[in-house]
Amino acid sequence: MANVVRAALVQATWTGDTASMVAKHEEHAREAARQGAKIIGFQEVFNAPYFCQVQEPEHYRWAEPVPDGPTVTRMRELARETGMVVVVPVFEVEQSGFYFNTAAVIDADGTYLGKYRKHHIPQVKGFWEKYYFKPGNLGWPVFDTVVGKVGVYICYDRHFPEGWRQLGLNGAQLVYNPSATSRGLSSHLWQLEQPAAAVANEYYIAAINRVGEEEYGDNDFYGTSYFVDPRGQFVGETASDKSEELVVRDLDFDLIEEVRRQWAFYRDRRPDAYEGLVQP
Ligand SMILES: NC(=O)NCCC(=O)O
Repeated sequence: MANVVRAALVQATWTGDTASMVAKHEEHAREAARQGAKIIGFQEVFNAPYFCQVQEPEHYRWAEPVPDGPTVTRMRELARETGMVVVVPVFEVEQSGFYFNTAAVIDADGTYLGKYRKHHIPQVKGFWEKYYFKPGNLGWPVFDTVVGKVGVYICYDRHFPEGWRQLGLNGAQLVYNPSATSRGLSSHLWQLEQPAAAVANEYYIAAINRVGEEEYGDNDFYGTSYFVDPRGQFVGETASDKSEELVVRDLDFDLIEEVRRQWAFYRDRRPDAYEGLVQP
């Protein structure tokens, strides 16, 4: 029997406050569950604006503990209610002065499985993330969910092949890539990088971008979220570049094994020859 996972993602416009932002993601999740989805993921810091367009101390207010803060607690209830795995990207405060760009992964019965913290932190115009976030320090976890092995790699991380590879080596079948990136900066890369990573690592990727303009800056987030398969092919259409969208797609996990037998990249890689890659 085919091993097909119905998977969902949401690209959303900023509503102006966390309560309504979380509430509308809950509605999208309920709709995804009605459509038969078993896993859903949201965009980078989904419950807040993309505040890194500016560097202002007031924006530390969006941070919360993971997993015991209000959003992840609520998403655990949502997972239980809908019977879906939920990937929840938020601004995490660990303790005073220790802040991370994080995603929690929750299993379909509401169990908190763990979190990934973004490793590569940008500091470029309109993406002033080093002002807020410490680089991730929890390695490359792959979570054993009811639908399969799920990893997370957050936005700017996607430019670095090493993390994609490490997630593959750790067993990932599907990697969620919650993002916030803007028109005029990266639209062309958005069509290239995740498909190339899916091919090189022979797994599925869910690429999720924010959409629309927000109150703290002039980035125009271009959406166009998608799922891409281990052959590098988009699974169905990419989402709109202008408006909010729930995307639900069937992912055939048997294709992962099929591709790995055809293109034996894990057999043929040469870690013994890559010493230079890990020199600082
Ligand atoms: N959110 C984020 O890391 N954006 C950086 C810009 C990019 O990588 O496209």
